[in-house]
Amino acid sequence: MQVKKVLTLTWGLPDPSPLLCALHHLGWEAVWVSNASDARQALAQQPIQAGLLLLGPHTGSSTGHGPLSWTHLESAVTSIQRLQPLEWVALCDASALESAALRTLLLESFFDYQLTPPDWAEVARVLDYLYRRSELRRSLQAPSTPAAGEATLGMVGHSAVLAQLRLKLRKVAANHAPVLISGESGSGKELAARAIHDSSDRCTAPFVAVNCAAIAPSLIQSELFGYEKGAFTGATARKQGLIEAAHGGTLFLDEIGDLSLELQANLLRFLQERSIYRVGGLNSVAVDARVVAATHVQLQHAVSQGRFREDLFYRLNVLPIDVPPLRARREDVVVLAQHFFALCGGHSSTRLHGFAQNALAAMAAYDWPGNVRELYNRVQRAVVMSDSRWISAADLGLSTPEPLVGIGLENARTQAEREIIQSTLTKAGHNITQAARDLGVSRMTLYRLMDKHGIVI
Ligand SMILES: Nc1ncnc2c1ncn2[C@@H]1O[C@H](COP(=O)(O)OP(=O)(O)OP(=O)(O)O)[C@@H](O)[C@H]1O
Repeated sequence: MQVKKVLTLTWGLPDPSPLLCALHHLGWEAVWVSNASDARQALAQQPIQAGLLLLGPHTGSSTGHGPLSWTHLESAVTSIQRLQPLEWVALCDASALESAALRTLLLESFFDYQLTPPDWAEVARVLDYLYRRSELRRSLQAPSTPAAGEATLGMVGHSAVLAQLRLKLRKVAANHAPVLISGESGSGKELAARAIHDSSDRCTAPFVAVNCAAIAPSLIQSELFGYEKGAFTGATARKQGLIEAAHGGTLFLDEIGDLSLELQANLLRFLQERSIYRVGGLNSVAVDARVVAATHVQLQHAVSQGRFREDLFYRLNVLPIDVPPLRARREDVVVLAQHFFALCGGHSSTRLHGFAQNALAAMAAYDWPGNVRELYNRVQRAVVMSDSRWISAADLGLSTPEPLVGIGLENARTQAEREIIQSTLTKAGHNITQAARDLGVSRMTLYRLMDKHGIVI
């Protein structure tokens, strides 16, 4: 029988050995790690079926690690979960639950939590349940090994263009210089930035993403740099900014071209001096954060128009990365669509079987101006809205490419038949009698045809 292994992440727990021993008695081998890079190694070396977070006493109390520690913990858990889709349970004391940040993390990223001192019979029951689910997942899915997860950097696709991109990201991750990622909206710039962070030696520290275009101009200075108590009306206490929150980790500045010239000067100062001044502050604060910036516009153009500082551009553009648009890697479209189909619950749905031939043809022919995000949104909507077992081009909101060549006459006939039945049913408000009349067939024939094409209403 396979040894049951649980990845055991400890946080603020000086001596986990009694708990690891107890797990051993329950029949679980605890693979103990204390950060994401250890977890990465552990997952690469052996099959592991569940995740367990052991939180030390006082982690959430005022004597504990404080809000920054929760950001680090969240970042570590997210990094590990991106390596392998394990299901997790946490063990913590009741006081830790006073933290809203921890409650949110448990709700979003954990299957369950247990309070300490633990009821070991209950812990065993939950872990065994996670084990069974892990085995089910293993039997259903194409093996997704941590090594494979690392190999793809979380970026789905088989194209040579994407392989080149992964290669560049890995090289860049090994360095500490600023990175400038360019690419169209929705092409995967933030994903690339996360891949750099997750593959770097900063992976256990926070990855802080800031969309410079989404924060009101009046707030962005204090959001980025923080402020001192009394800096302005309403500043009742010192507040740490997002740059400081990324200390030790990576600061991702999306839509960098939208920063005002004044903020560009402040950012340049930070890049040169590795320290910041909080708003209203007189003392500089040293911050070690790697800056990865992204833009969907040609920054050089903005430089030539005087909208972006040339010196800042060169500071950021030390390691340039270009994320290609989806239409430049069409081989990835169907693989990505299948990935999003699974992500949106398509496989666990008893109703849906996959994509119809016309959907595959339409996706291959479409130009994807909104790139991967558009593909994700279209698949997500189709999984919810499709009336039949096979997602059609119409379900994706795409038109079927004309003419239908290369699929054979028989397939073309079948496809046309399925489409006309689907659209007639939709037009008739799924009234079988009305649809049969519109199609000029009996109700029995319509039922038979619906069965043949797997159309359910
Ligand atoms: N290769 C990929 N594999 C899996 N998912 C991807 C891939 N590329 C992009 N995505 C997904 O597509 C969506 C858009 O990607 P992302 O946010 O990284 O794009 P972006 O270029 O930063 O967009 P914007 O310019 O609008 O900020 C995200 O949900 C992301 O996870």
